[in-house]
Amino acid sequence: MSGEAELLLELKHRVGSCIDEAESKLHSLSQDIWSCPELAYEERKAHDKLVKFFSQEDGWRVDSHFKLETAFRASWVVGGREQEDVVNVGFLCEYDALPTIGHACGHNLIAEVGAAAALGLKAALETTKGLPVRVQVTVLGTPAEEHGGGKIDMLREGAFEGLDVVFMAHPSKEDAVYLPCVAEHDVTIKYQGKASHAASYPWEGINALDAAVLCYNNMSVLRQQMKPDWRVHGIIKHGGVKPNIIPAYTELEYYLRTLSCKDLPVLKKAERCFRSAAMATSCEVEVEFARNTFDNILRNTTLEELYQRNGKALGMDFTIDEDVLKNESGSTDFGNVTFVIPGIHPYFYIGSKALNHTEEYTVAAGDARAQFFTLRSAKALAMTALDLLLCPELLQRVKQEFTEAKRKENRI
Ligand SMILES: NCCCC[C@H](NC(=O)CCCN)C(=O)O
Repeated sequence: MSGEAELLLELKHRVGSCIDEAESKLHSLSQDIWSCPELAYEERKAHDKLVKFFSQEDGWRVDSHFKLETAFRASWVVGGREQEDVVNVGFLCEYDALPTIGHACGHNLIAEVGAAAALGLKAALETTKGLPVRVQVTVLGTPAEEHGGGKIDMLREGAFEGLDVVFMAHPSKEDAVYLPCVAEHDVTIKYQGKASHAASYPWEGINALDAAVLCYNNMSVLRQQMKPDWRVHGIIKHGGVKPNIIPAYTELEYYLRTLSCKDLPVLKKAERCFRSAAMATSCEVEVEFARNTFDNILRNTTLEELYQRNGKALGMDFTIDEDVLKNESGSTDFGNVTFVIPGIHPYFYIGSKALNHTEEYTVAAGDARAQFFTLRSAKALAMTALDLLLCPELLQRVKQEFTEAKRKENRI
């Protein structure tokens, strides 16, 4: 084994032992977040916990409320000379929950993975003499993945500037380096009608609930004509107030998903469904597309292969089930990040076969059994970062693949 390979192996061991040593405080971090679920942009307690966590660790510079009220940044620099270029490696922490069912997507564990990977990488690097590059480890706390897209706001605000590569990992029912993550456009539809006594003079009213029901049915009919990989799903958020009052106001929220943002026809077709329901019922309609559009994930197979190799060395059993590997896994604002900086978003098993966004998954994300798997994923991420830092050609390859992938998608 060459001296370089030996050093890499030794540092990877250091990552593992540091994360194991920090096991108890990392577990409390995710437990605290799990037991107090907070919605998008309101994750104040989680923000404060994470800021406190990094402030209590040696050497981290911590910026609380970084660009968004509930976002933060923690960074640490090592090696090289001050004037040298820095290789800046980012780990992301998510920590928002879902309404009514808490941490059913396990974002408390995403926060733990990000924190653990950063601690592990720092511990390995600070013991290394003669690093080939100056390195910055950056942790970004990114709010509002489940609603709004905090990473997209943060990209707009320049929070990711200077990063060379970015890592996060998402809890799931299996280990997978990649699951199809699609583009998403969210839209709110508001119908304004006119109230009237529903038994005495219904002809005086304009029924906004009828508009909402027609809208819902129009979308269900549209579904027949959609490409197999499009998804449209919605809810009626307001459906009226009392059976004897003709509903004067109704509101729906729809998520429209396509393989990539380029598949715009679904938006046009959906908009016709919304507007025609208003016309049929004589209601006024407002169609509000969300501020942020979620991108699909731009894959980086160099990063995926490195993560997979490290994961396998740690005992991960990556799924080969084609049904799982081809099935859409939803959307993420990390997709937008991958069009700006090369990154990976692997999935990790948490010791349960429960499905995300179910009450069973909430229980699993808070169960002590998830800890081994969560920390294993953090180790694999930090080890992948080490591969890039100790072998600059690999980082070059990651960046080259990123540029080529963007060109193929016409995003350069
Ligand atoms: N409409 C806001 C975004 C919803 C994102 C949500 N994300 C996840 O479930 C994480 C899955 C990662 N593949 C979704 O509904 O897809």
